[in-house]
Amino acid sequence: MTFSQRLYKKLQPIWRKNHAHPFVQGIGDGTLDSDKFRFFMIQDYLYLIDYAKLFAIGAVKANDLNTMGKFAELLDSTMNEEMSLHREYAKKFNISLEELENAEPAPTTLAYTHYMLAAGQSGSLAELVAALLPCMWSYNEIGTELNLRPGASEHELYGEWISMYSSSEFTELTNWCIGLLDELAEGKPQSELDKLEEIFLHTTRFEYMFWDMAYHQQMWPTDE
Ligand SMILES: Cc1ncc(CO)c(N)n1
Repeated sequence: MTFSQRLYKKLQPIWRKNHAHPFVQGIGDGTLDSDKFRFFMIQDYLYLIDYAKLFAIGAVKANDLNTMGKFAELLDSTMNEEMSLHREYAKKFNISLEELENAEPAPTTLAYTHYMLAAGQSGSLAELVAALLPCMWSYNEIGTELNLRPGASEHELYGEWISMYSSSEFTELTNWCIGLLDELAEGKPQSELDKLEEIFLHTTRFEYMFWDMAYHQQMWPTDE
């Protein structure tokens, strides 16, 4: 079994909770409250600004031109394809681009992005990939699973979201990242593999927290 498969298998209980979350299920059956989705899109846009930076850091840390080029492609596709989905949704919700970009991050968004950026900036390339992989992988899996539901990808509001994350392009980029993690993990000492596993676990948990944050539209608990 590959390193990534081992992590994936071990963390299945959390991954299944992500799929079962009422937010995800609500996208799938089309019943999600559009206010919750609106909140999610704004927070996810802020998330993606920092997530894209991880790909830029990946390009800096890459050891060969092929890997560097792939990170450039990931940066481009995040900023110009995935984030343009969010910009289209913002239009539907009457949110201006300025409002979108300058929105206030929720505590979970802030914690998640800062954790990933810290792991990506201070760690090895393998650590960076371990931090960003659960995000791509779980969205691709969720999109693909929801796309199997008859009519889900034609839903007036949520259809495009499902089509984006189940697309062959997103799947191909995800698979490339999975392969890269396995390549980088090869021959690493157990202590380094444990570190990779820990990072992968943390961002997997953050994925759940992000769904939950959006479902409850959770900002700071102090209201000021
Ligand atoms: C929180 C989160 N995780 C993963 C993705 C997929 O890129 C996303 N857009 N947002």
